[in-house]
Amino acid sequence: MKVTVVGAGAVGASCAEYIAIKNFASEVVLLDIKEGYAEGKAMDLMQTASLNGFDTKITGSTSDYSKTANSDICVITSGIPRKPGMTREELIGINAGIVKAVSADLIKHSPETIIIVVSNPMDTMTYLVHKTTGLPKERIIGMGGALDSARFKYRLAEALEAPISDVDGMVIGGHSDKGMVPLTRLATRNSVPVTAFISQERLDQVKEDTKVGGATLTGLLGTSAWYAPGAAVSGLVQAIACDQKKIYPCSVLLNGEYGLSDLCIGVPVVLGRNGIEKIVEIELNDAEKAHMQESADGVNATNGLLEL
Ligand SMILES: NC(=O)c1ccc[n+]([C@@H]2O[C@H](COP(=O)([O-])OP(=O)(O)OC[C@H]3O[C@@H](n4cnc5c(N)ncnc54)[C@H](O)[C@@H]3O)[C@@H](O)[C@H]2O)c1
Ligand SMILES: O=C(O)C[C@H](O)C(=O)O
Repeated sequence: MKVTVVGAGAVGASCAEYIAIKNFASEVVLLDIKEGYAEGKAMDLMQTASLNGFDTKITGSTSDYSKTANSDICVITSGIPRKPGMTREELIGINAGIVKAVSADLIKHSPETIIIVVSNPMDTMTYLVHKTTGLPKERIIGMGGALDSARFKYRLAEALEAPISDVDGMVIGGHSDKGMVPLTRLATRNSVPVTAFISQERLDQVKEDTKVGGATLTGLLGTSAWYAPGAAVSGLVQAIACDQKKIYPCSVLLNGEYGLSDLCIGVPVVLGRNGIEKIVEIELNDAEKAHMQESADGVNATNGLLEL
């Protein structure tokens, strides 16, 4: 199993590290445009192999896509991150050009690959990859919901004063400060609805904290987060590589599912060796449907800024 990660910055390196530590891939190629940077990150990570007990071979490349040839999975993290006070949508001007060029170079050398898009604004970047590569829709996956759901569970556990392993919950919708739809109605603590333990008011606070999870970290760090994003990507990569058939909310091209079409937005999917193996349709209530439609309107507005 060969995995390429484009962008050896904060998220790309974190993602490569988690993939290696989980020890399921034979090879990870890190590629970056900055001379020597990916090679340096790869060497540093390889020097953790004997300490962390993995056999995955990590190599680096400066813009040489021949090194990525025949990758089973390619992850795109190249592009600029936001700074405090910015929205993800403001990154479109620079990141659209980068994502378009990178995805074209990737599929030239790995025409059968599955692409995972991470660069922001992620839902729109995922749509852009659909529009410009023509890859089958099962093989283009945007990562956002896995991360947002992990943050939701973190906030739920905090509110419930419960261990995170006892908590389950999912965030669907767009990966944006306003567009996320944390499904509080379906969240559980060891199968018991969380509403049995906390007030609606506290749950609403959990929902709001989840939606601004990325912005909160950007305010604290001065740039956006990388540990949980890297771990979330590694989860998706593992689900595909190991044919786990796990359900993750991912940004995928919809064709009528959830009453939406011609956009990529977060919905639960089954991930396996073929990429997106099934889109899971949950029965939403009226409020959730309205929130999902608002979220889709936001994603469509950003998609409208693309020069296709
Ligand atoms: N979808 C998500 O959940 C999620 C989570 C975190 C970050 N992100 C996004 O991921 C992106 C990367 O964030 P980061 O913190 O790693 O940024 P970073 O600046 O640390 O790393 C980005 C890297 O991309 C490289 N790069 C730029 N143009 C390139 C090109 N054409 N080819 C190859 N490499 C190129 C840069 O040299 C840099 O090393 C940002 O757009 C950020 O908003 C998304
Ligand atoms: O918040 C950001 O801009 C980065 C990423 O989308 C995140 O949610 O951490």
